[in-house]
Amino acid sequence: MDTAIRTRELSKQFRSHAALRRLNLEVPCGSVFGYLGPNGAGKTTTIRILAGLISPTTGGAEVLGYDVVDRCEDVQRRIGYLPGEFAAYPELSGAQYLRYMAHLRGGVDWSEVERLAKRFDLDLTKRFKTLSHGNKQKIGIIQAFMHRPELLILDEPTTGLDPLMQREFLALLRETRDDGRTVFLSSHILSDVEAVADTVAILRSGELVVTKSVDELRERALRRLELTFAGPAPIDALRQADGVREITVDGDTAHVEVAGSTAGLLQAAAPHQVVNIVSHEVDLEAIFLDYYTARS
Ligand SMILES: Nc1ncnc2c1ncn2[C@@H]1O[C@H](COP(=O)(O)OP(=O)(O)OP(=O)(O)O)[C@@H](O)[C@H]1O
Repeated sequence: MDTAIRTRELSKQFRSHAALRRLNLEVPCGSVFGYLGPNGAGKTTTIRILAGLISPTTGGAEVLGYDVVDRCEDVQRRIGYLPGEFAAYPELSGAQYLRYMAHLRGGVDWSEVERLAKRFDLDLTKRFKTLSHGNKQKIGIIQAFMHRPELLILDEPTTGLDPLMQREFLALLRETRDDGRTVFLSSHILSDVEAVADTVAILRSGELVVTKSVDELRERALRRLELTFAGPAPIDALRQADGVREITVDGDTAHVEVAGSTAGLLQAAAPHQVVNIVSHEVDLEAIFLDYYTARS
């Protein structure tokens, strides 16, 4: 199987409100797929349909080759799912709750639970209701990962995790992908998605605005360079170079914004005795935000 998730013209209507409109998504196996979008865009609605918890109004979806409506039990057996607002039985300890979930799954290698708890520095003997927000989220993460599912569907998984735990969690996602398994995650934290996703899809008002590989987005992103010359900066030569969008000159230093490759700019600068070049990080976050707010 090459495709872990496929939706076809998937739509969901809540009374008069169209939460999802004719969504066509394809998530390749063995990848991390980041699902982004502003509040109310329809991310959780998509995820709840994929997890077989609510039905589409029209269109359909397949998860691991199973129709999410007709074969929702097969889907639920084979995925790991973390809901956006994870909650467990308040009186149970972490271990009791996870044993109960493991039992429902028909048995789980308990050493995997212990390994994850140790990795996330979680005390499994404490009752759920006494745990902090972040530690409750860790129980949710463990129940999603403990049976080593081939597909993980995670709704805002880093909510409440401190920076160290976030880093650990992103490492777990990379390992999962390197293991040939698939991760579909929604997030508001653009830097997390940038750090871990192979592909991103951006949803706005229930519609897909863009689906692209992170590498492709990075290639198209604007780069900012400062070039310092031995004499006055050759503004005319630089302005004509391929990809140059904006240029300002401050004495012998040119501040240049380039879309895509910087090869044209460097070629234009080379004959003019460049004494220093400073290149700033590609600003992927700005691109994400553009897609969030663009009108069409
Ligand atoms: N059960 C429901 N009944 C009515 N409207 C709903 C229901 N669930 C979601 N909606 C509406 O559908 C739209 C999409 O909601 P959804 O929760 O999928 O967005 P989201 O992208 O996950 O948002 P957030 O980033 O805020 O979590 C919203 O306008 C929401 O109010």
